[in-house]
Amino acid sequence: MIQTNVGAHAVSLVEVGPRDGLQNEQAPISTADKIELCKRLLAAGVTRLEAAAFVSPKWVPQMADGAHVLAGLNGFRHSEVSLSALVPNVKGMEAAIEAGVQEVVVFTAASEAFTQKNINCTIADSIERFKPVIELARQHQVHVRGSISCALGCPYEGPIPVGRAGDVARRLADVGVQEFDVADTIGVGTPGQTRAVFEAVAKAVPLHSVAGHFHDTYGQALANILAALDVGVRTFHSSVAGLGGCPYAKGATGNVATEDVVYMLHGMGYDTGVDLNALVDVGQWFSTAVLARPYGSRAGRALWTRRHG
Ligand SMILES: CC(C)(COP(=O)([O-])OP(=O)([O-])OC[C@H]1O[C@@H](n2cnc3c(N)ncnc32)[C@H](O)[C@@H]1OP(=O)([O-])[O-])[C@@H](O)C(=O)NCCC(=O)NCCSC(=O)C[C@@](C)(O)CC(=O)[O-]
Repeated sequence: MIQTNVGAHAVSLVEVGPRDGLQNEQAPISTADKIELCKRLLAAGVTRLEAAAFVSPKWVPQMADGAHVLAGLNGFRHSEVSLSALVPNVKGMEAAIEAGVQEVVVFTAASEAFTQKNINCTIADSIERFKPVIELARQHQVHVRGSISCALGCPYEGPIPVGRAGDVARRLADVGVQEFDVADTIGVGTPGQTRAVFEAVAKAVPLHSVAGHFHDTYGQALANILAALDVGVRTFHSSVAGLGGCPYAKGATGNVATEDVVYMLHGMGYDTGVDLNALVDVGQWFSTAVLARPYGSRAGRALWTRRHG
């Protein structure tokens, strides 16, 4: 059972680097490197890890090896760890069950245009499609999250009405979704708007089941997390080293870096269970040794430099 109702001074982090962080990488990343990334994140104290996506390999080729990535983590599973994967339909759900995940993420959006580009159907059709997925999840005791993309703005439709994400959350709750990932896919949101959107979502579904998923395209992600924290949200998604981008949202940069989020939260007295120094080692290693690019977390770079000069 996934604990979504954490204490007032604890924040639950869902590390999405191995999935959201890597799905948009153009050069293939080896399965061995993906597995090693996941293992190191788990060793750094990550307990909720989005490790794969069981989507069409024609749509997102980088995620085609999800079953192998999850198989590679078999020795690293224990009762504290919850591995998750994105599933758009029954085919993906069957693969996720076979791979032994504890959580799945069905995904739609607060924007019709984005839903069409991302999963080739309307919002209403996507929710219909989720019904048999959720039934399978129930039979296999798999926790179901529902991701709502473009809650704060859409690359195709522009501004999104404040109440839209709450409406979609309510419709997802009606079909059995248990946790609601409210996503700023293109990182355009600002704190006042974030507050309004999360307050609206909290009127539609229980606040303890709401998570914030912020991309940092406009440098607003930490401020938006703070605004959502203030509303009472206690679950956030982030990506080690700020990896990522969405294949169906051109120009969107990565998720907020986990290191930056942990640095802020620990500084505010929140407990995340993550060892920040160990996480910095993971971010530095993956950025430079695997992707051969500068390390993208600001807090991570500062801490690394302080330790290593
Ligand atoms: C939903 C579909 C499949 C519809 O795609 P479609 O083309 O409409 O569906 P289809 O049922 O006609 O299937 C087309 C082909 O895909 C295969 N297929 C069908 N389903 C699967 C599956 N599960 N696993 C593997 N293969 C699958 C199916 O078998 C068929 O193969 P063919 O007969 O042509 O050889 C497609 O649009 C898709 O896979 N989309 C995924 C797009 C995606 O992964 N986007 C990124 C993730 S969302 C995101 O990043 C946002 C998020 C969550 O992070 C939050 C945020 O920041 O906003």
